[in-house]
Amino acid sequence: MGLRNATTDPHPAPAEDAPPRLPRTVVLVGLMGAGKSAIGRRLAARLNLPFRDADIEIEAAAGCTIAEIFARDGEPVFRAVERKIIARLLTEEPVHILATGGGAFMDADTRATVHAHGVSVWLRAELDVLIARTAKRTHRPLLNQGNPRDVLSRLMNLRYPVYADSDLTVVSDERPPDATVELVIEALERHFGIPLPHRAAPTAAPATSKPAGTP
Ligand SMILES: Nc1ncnc2c1ncn2[C@@H]1O[C@H](COP(=O)(O)OP(=O)(O)OP(=O)(O)O)[C@@H](O)[C@H]1O
Ligand SMILES: O=C(O)C1=C[C@@H](O)[C@@H](O)[C@H](O)C1
Ligand SMILES: [Mg+2]
Repeated sequence: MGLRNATTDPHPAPAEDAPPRLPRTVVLVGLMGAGKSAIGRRLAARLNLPFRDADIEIEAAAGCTIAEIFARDGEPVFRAVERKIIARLLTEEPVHILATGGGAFMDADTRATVHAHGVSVWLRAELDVLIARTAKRTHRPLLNQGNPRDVLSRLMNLRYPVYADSDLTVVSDERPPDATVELVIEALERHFGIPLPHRAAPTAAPATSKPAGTP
């Protein structure tokens, strides 16, 4: 019989044959509309890892929306909750993909936690891209406090020098989200010097050729 004795097998699989694994949680950083949530969700699916969105975790913990926290308790309370939640995710949860809120990385404590436990990826986007992407929804309290172009432009000046402290920077532009995900995977592989096992990118849906007038 071809049964092998584990103790005498001359060709045991060496531990280093195990596929390389992402060593740290990927922390996506960037302004509102940069694509932290959209790219993060897709990246997690490609790398077969859990996805967490700090904004969603905050809303779940508070039992209300971020807009309600800002209106009822003010931004400093929101920032304190955000700091706690991100620290918990980074220190207590296994390696995952984490989308942060746009202001999270501006907090010095959060930045230190991210540097200690994660690998930060700044999704860098131009002003016009951010404006186009954030125009459709009104759930972001900071963008309801004046002209969104002025607010985003002011936040860019304030935040981009700090976001630049991220481990990696990936441009988030007009290309389709899956193409940006590809750039993030390549940047992570270069950073860690390992190939990351990942699923194939979803292929575009085949064009349907229905006769005119068919619903
Ligand atoms: N190439 C792209 N990359 C990323 N997002 C895109 C792209 N094209 C369109 N989008 C869309 O832009 C919108 C804003 O993205 P998203 O909500 O992921 O931003 P965010 O960085 O998480 O913002 P916030 O800080 O407010 O949470 C989404 O509807 C997303 O689907
Ligand atoms: O840029 C910001 O400061 C914010 C971005 C969102 O993700 C939310 O975290 C909140 O609306 C604040
Ligand atoms: Mg988001």
